Amino acid sequence: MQASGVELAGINCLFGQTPAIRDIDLMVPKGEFLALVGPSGAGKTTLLRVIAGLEPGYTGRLSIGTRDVTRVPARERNIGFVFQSYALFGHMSVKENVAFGLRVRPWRRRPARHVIAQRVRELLELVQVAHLANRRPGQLSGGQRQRVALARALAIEPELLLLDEPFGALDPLVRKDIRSWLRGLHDRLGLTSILVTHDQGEAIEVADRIALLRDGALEQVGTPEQLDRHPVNAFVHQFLGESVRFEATVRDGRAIPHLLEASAIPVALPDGPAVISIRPYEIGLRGGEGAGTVLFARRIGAFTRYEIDISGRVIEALAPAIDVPLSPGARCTLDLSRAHVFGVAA
Ligand SMILES: Nc1ncnc2c1ncn2[C@@H]1O[C@H](COP(=O)(O)OP(=O)(O)OP(=O)(O)O)[C@@H](O)[C@H]1O
Repeated sequence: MQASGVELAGINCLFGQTPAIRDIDLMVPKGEFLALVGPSGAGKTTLLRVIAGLEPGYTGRLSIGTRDVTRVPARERNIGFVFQSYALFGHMSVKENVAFGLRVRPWRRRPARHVIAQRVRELLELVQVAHLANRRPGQLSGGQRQRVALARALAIEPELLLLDEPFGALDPLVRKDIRSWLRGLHDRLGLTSILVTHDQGEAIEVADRIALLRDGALEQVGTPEQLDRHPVNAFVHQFLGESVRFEATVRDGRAIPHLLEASAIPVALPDGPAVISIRPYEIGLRGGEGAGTVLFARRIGAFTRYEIDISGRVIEALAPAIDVPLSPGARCTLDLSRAHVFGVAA
């Protein structure tokens, strides 16, 4: 495969008067596996369609490898796609489906029949469905259908692979299997891939970098670790995993949580309103006196899951299991020193 990187510069896309994509600058280097995540309606599918050439009304500049493809029509961009809703052709066999992209090429670029047949055989081997070559899509499981869709996308030897929720319809176990297999295939073939997913866990597990979209704009792009450790705002932190949020005020370099008896957190932020965001497993619990009351405690493996009532609010904490856990009714204080604190522009 001849993988290429992709570069988006100043991409905007309007639907009527409404911007669906706003000022996107993004560089996906050759060989990278990028996950595009964000809430429903954030613009993930639209951005993928812009890259694919299926959304003609965009502005900005788009390059694949060294080629400026801004004005190049979809079928000449040499991109492979797998969409959840991009159904296989039901009246064709598996092998005819995979051959399709090559058969419809203009005759000068169309490989000979025996070359197509050979490539289809190799691809079906690669995606491990060679034994199903003569079946119709209706006779396959969901996972098998997605493998065939992937073989069909790869048949044209794409420079870039775009995947829009390809595993959405699969049950969680099959989904986990097929995504790690896909990641292996990406590495073996040296592809450049962009995957749209609703599932942050999937993005964290499979991608080299994550691009988080919100309201059509990029909030942050980075490795899963960068986004987890250095989120630029509370939205990024909260999107990437379970979190508990507290309103706070910063005064003299200390964030003081509202309505909560927890010690202040040293911060390098100007005075003003702030948000504290913390993962349940980062909340420290100290038994004894305090404003918190344990409502519920259950040991799950190496952790104990607590529900704590504090100032009338119930929060969840996940603490390493100790021999004598805090029991329901026990008083406690919270230690939020491992939290992220973000300033809120007044
Ligand atoms: N053809 C269209 N005409 C008008 N508005 C559209 C069209 N397609 C999408 N939109 C709007 O553009 C915005 C982005 O939609 P898009 O489908 O890209 O979001 P998404 O992040 O993929 O969402 P989801 O996760 O729900 O699939 C949404 O507000 C949507 O309503």
